[in-house]
Amino acid sequence: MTFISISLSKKKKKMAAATPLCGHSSPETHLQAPKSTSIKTLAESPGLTYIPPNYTYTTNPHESAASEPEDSIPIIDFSSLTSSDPDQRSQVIQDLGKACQEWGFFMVVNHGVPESLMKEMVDACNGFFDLREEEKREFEGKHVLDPIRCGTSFNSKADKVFFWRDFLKVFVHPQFHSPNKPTGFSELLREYSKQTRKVAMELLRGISESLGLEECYIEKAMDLESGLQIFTGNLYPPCPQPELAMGLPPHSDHGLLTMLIQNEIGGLQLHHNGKWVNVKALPNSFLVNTADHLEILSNGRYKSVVHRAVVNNKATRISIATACGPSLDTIVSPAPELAEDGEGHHPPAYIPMKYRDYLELQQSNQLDRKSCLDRVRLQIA
Ligand SMILES: O=C(O)CCC(=O)C(=O)O
Ligand SMILES: [Fe+2]
Repeated sequence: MTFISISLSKKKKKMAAATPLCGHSSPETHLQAPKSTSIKTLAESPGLTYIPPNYTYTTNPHESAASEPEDSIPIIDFSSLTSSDPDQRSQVIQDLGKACQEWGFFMVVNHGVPESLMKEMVDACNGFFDLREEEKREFEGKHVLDPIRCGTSFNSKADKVFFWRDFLKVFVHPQFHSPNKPTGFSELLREYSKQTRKVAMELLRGISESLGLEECYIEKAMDLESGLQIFTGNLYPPCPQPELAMGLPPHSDHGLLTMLIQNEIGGLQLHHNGKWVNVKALPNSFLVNTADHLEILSNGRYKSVVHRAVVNNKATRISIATACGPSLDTIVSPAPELAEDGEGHHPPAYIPMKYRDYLELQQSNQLDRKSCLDRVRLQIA
């Protein structure tokens, strides 16, 4: 794991061993958290009732609390996308386009990925986070482009405030990687990744068409045969002061599409029409969001949605995000077909950048708001 350093003097370390973290202690006592730990270990400290000060996340005081969405979040029936009935298919392509344009987010139902596989994958992730710290340390990874990397917060080397989250990130395509523990994890991950990829590729074909491009446009332009697919398991243990901590701060994702599943515990919020809205997942659905490279490719027609993960004080939340992106060597720029309309009204609004460089930039910095996309967005009057 990437460990949080809360440095302690020798004397304080002795005290820490003897004094459980408890509600009667001053916030200062929280510096007695173990020297290096995952959030899971910290959250399981007996009697923990405060969060250590370096986990205190300040939200914008002008921002109102998250609410339920006024309109229902779009639902995409995947079976219509693969239907042989052309009317059904063209209707769902229209729905997809509308969902991407108005929300940057939709729930996919009837996708054909067995519910049992989704559940087993979530359980297997739990099993991974349950490994001993020394076992997880084997998979710590050093560089953001290492194919297997687990850690805590987002980028604990750069984060000024730590997030209440542990993670496991694995590159599963074009080459398949996997931690070799716990037993059975690798086999499940292979199957889960294969099946989610099939869904993602079909969605991207539909999205391509919804942009008025040929069905395989995105596939070809983004070299998806060698496209990077990253599996991220997120663990958010119960937090004694959930209103002060953050699981993952507002951000947009780097790839083209992200497909998310979770255990029965909610926590995902989207920024929609200037407000935070809670996402209530339909059972057995994939929560899909458009990501930065779809915004770039579509020349801003489809916005990469800003989202965050909040924590709670009752139950552990696990989410699994599957990010499907271009191949690492693809230089992404707006599709020329979408970058002009003959009268020059839609000039390219993003600077071309190699996906590898973009990914490195996003992952090596602090995660906050849309800073990474802002680096390639041109200010067009
Ligand atoms: O846990 C969640 O709901 C969100 C996870 C996420 O945004 C991510 O992994 O990029
Ligand atoms: Fe995300």
